[in-house]
Amino acid sequence: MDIRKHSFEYHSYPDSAALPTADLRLLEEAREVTAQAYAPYSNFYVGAAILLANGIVVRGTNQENASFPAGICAERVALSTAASLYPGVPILTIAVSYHNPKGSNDAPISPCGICRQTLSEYEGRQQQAIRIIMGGQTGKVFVIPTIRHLLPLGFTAEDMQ
Ligand SMILES: O=c1ccn([C@H]2C[C@H](O)[C@@H](CO)O2)c(=O)[nH]1
Ligand SMILES: [Zn+2]
Repeated sequence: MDIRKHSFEYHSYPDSAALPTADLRLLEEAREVTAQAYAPYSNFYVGAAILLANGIVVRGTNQENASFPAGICAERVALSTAASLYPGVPILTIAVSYHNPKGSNDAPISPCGICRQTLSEYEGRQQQAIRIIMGGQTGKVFVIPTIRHLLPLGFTAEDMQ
Protein backbone atom coordinates (compact mmCIF):
# COMPACT_ATOMS: atom_id res chain seq x y z
CA MET A 1 0.00 0.00 0.00
CA ASP A 2 1.17 3.50 -0.63
CA ILE A 3 -0.43 6.80 0.07
CA ARG A 4 -1.04 9.08 -2.87
CA LYS A 5 -1.92 12.71 -2.79
CA HIS A 6 -3.52 15.10 -5.25
CA SER A 7 -2.85 18.79 -5.01
CA PHE A 8 -3.01 21.59 -7.52
CA GLU A 9 -2.08 25.19 -7.94
CA TYR A 10 -4.32 27.97 -9.12
CA HIS A 11 -4.36 31.72 -9.11
CA SER A 12 -6.54 33.64 -6.69
CA TYR A 13 -7.00 37.33 -7.50
CA PRO A 14 -8.39 39.71 -4.86
CA ASP A 15 -10.82 41.07 -7.45
CA SER A 16 -11.36 41.08 -11.19
CA ALA A 17 -9.50 44.36 -11.73
CA ALA A 18 -6.27 42.46 -11.03
CA LEU A 19 -6.86 39.97 -13.88
CA PRO A 20 -4.99 40.04 -17.19
CA THR A 21 -7.11 42.02 -19.68
CA ALA A 22 -8.27 39.06 -21.79
CA ASP A 23 -9.43 37.18 -18.69
CA LEU A 24 -11.24 40.22 -17.35
CA ARG A 25 -13.02 40.65 -20.67
CA LEU A 26 -14.19 37.03 -20.67
CA LEU A 27 -15.37 37.20 -17.06
CA GLU A 28 -17.29 40.38 -17.89
CA GLU A 29 -19.06 38.47 -20.67
CA ALA A 30 -19.99 35.69 -18.25
CA ARG A 31 -21.29 38.27 -15.78
CA GLU A 32 -23.26 40.06 -18.46
CA VAL A 33 -24.89 36.97 -19.96
CA THR A 34 -26.39 35.97 -16.60
CA ALA A 35 -29.19 38.34 -17.62
CA GLN A 36 -30.21 35.78 -20.29
CA ALA A 37 -30.50 32.86 -17.85
CA TYR A 38 -33.85 31.14 -17.44
CA ALA A 39 -33.89 30.29 -13.75
CA PRO A 40 -37.40 30.87 -12.38
CA TYR A 41 -37.10 27.95 -9.93
CA SER A 42 -33.72 28.52 -8.30
CA ASN A 43 -33.50 32.26 -9.00
CA PHE A 44 -29.80 31.61 -9.40
CA TYR A 45 -28.69 33.06 -12.74
CA VAL A 46 -25.49 31.57 -14.11
CA GLY A 47 -23.48 32.71 -17.14
CA ALA A 48 -20.58 31.07 -18.95
CA ALA A 49 -18.36 32.54 -21.65
CA ILE A 50 -16.01 30.41 -23.72
CA LEU A 51 -13.02 31.82 -25.56
CA LEU A 52 -12.20 29.74 -28.64
CA ALA A 53 -8.82 29.49 -30.35
CA ASN A 54 -10.28 31.44 -33.32
CA GLY A 55 -10.95 34.39 -30.99
CA ILE A 56 -14.72 33.95 -30.95
CA VAL A 57 -16.54 34.04 -27.62
CA VAL A 58 -19.55 31.74 -27.15
CA ARG A 59 -21.86 32.35 -24.22
CA GLY A 60 -24.35 30.18 -22.35
CA THR A 61 -26.72 30.40 -19.41
CA ASN A 62 -28.56 27.95 -17.19
CA GLN A 63 -31.92 26.89 -18.59
CA GLU A 64 -34.26 25.42 -16.01
CA ASN A 65 -37.42 23.38 -16.41
CA ALA A 66 -40.60 22.69 -14.43
CA SER A 67 -39.33 19.12 -14.47
CA PHE A 68 -36.26 20.09 -12.47
CA PRO A 69 -33.79 17.44 -13.70
CA ALA A 70 -34.39 18.59 -17.29
CA GLY A 71 -32.65 21.88 -16.47
CA ILE A 72 -29.12 22.39 -17.76
CA CYS A 73 -26.20 24.38 -16.40
CA ALA A 74 -24.68 27.40 -18.13
CA GLU A 75 -21.35 25.64 -18.65
CA ARG A 76 -22.88 22.77 -20.63
CA VAL A 77 -25.06 25.10 -22.69
CA ALA A 78 -21.95 27.09 -23.65
CA LEU A 79 -19.92 23.92 -24.39
CA SER A 80 -22.61 22.38 -26.59
CA THR A 81 -23.12 25.65 -28.44
CA ALA A 82 -19.39 26.11 -29.04
CA ALA A 83 -18.96 22.52 -30.25
CA SER A 84 -21.99 22.78 -32.53
CA LEU A 85 -21.20 26.14 -34.08
CA TYR A 86 -17.40 25.77 -34.22
CA PRO A 87 -16.61 22.04 -34.34
CA GLY A 88 -12.94 21.24 -33.93
CA VAL A 89 -11.96 24.71 -32.74
CA PRO A 90 -10.11 24.30 -29.43
CA ILE A 91 -11.55 25.88 -26.29
CA LEU A 92 -8.95 28.00 -24.55
CA THR A 93 -10.82 29.30 -21.52
CA ILE A 94 -14.25 29.21 -19.92
CA ALA A 95 -15.36 31.91 -17.48
CA VAL A 96 -18.27 31.27 -15.11
CA SER A 97 -20.20 33.84 -13.13
CA TYR A 98 -23.65 34.26 -11.62
CA HIS A 99 -26.22 36.69 -10.36
CA ASN A 100 -27.93 35.79 -7.11
CA PRO A 101 -30.56 38.49 -6.52
CA LYS A 102 -31.46 37.19 -3.07
CA GLY A 103 -28.00 36.49 -1.74
CA SER A 104 -24.35 37.29 -2.05
CA ASN A 105 -22.59 37.72 -5.39
CA ASP A 106 -19.03 38.21 -4.24
CA ALA A 107 -17.48 34.72 -4.23
CA PRO A 108 -16.46 32.39 -7.06
CA ILE A 109 -18.67 29.40 -7.89
CA SER A 110 -17.23 26.14 -9.09
CA PRO A 111 -18.87 23.86 -11.70
CA CYS A 112 -21.09 20.99 -10.53
CA GLY A 113 -20.01 17.38 -10.90
CA ILE A 114 -21.83 16.80 -14.19
CA CYS A 115 -20.22 19.89 -15.73
CA ARG A 116 -16.79 18.78 -14.51
CA GLN A 117 -17.31 15.46 -16.28
CA THR A 118 -18.46 17.25 -19.45
CA LEU A 119 -15.61 19.77 -19.35
CA SER A 120 -13.17 16.86 -18.92
CA GLU A 121 -14.51 15.15 -22.03
CA TYR A 122 -13.97 18.31 -24.10
CA GLU A 123 -10.48 18.77 -22.69
CA GLY A 124 -9.66 15.13 -23.49
CA ARG A 125 -11.02 15.45 -27.03
CA GLN A 126 -8.98 18.51 -27.87
CA GLN A 127 -5.85 17.30 -26.04
CA GLN A 128 -5.24 20.81 -24.89
CA ALA A 129 -5.93 22.29 -21.46
CA ILE A 130 -9.06 24.34 -20.87
CA ARG A 131 -8.51 27.15 -18.37
CA ILE A 132 -11.37 28.06 -16.08
CA ILE A 133 -12.07 31.46 -14.55
CA MET A 134 -14.56 31.62 -11.67
CA GLY A 135 -15.88 34.81 -10.19
CA GLY A 136 -19.00 36.48 -8.84
CA GLN A 137 -20.15 39.94 -9.79
CA THR A 138 -17.50 41.28 -7.41
CA GLY A 139 -14.83 39.84 -5.11
CA LYS A 140 -12.20 37.16 -5.46
CA VAL A 141 -11.53 35.45 -8.78
CA PHE A 142 -9.94 32.02 -9.24
CA VAL A 143 -8.12 30.97 -12.39
CA ILE A 144 -7.46 27.24 -12.70
CA PRO A 145 -5.13 26.15 -15.51
CA THR A 146 -6.82 22.87 -16.48
CA ILE A 147 -10.08 20.99 -15.91
CA ARG A 148 -8.00 17.97 -14.83
CA HIS A 149 -7.48 19.72 -11.51
CA LEU A 150 -11.22 19.77 -10.87
CA LEU A 151 -11.81 16.07 -11.46
CA PRO A 152 -9.02 13.93 -10.08
CA LEU A 153 -9.40 10.21 -10.83
CA GLY A 154 -12.14 11.05 -13.33
CA PHE A 155 -13.67 8.43 -15.60
CA THR A 156 -12.57 8.76 -19.22
CA ALA A 157 -12.80 6.89 -22.52
CA GLU A 158 -9.43 5.27 -21.75
CA ASP A 159 -11.00 3.38 -18.85
CA MET A 160 -13.12 1.47 -21.37
CA GLN A 161 -10.20 0.22 -23.45
O1 LIG B 1 -21.87 26.01 -11.89
C1 LIG B 1 -23.12 26.06 -11.91
C2 LIG B 1 -23.89 25.87 -10.76
C3 LIG B 1 -25.26 25.93 -10.88
N1 LIG B 1 -25.83 26.19 -12.09
C4 LIG B 1 -27.30 26.30 -12.20
C5 LIG B 1 -28.07 25.01 -12.17
C6 LIG B 1 -29.41 25.50 -11.66
O2 LIG B 1 -30.16 26.03 -12.75
C7 LIG B 1 -29.05 26.64 -10.73
C8 LIG B 1 -29.04 26.28 -9.27
O3 LIG B 1 -28.25 25.16 -9.06
O4 LIG B 1 -27.76 27.08 -11.12
C9 LIG B 1 -25.09 26.40 -13.22
O5 LIG B 1 -25.61 26.67 -14.30
N2 LIG B 1 -23.74 26.30 -13.09
ZN1 LIG C 1 -23.27 22.03 -13.87
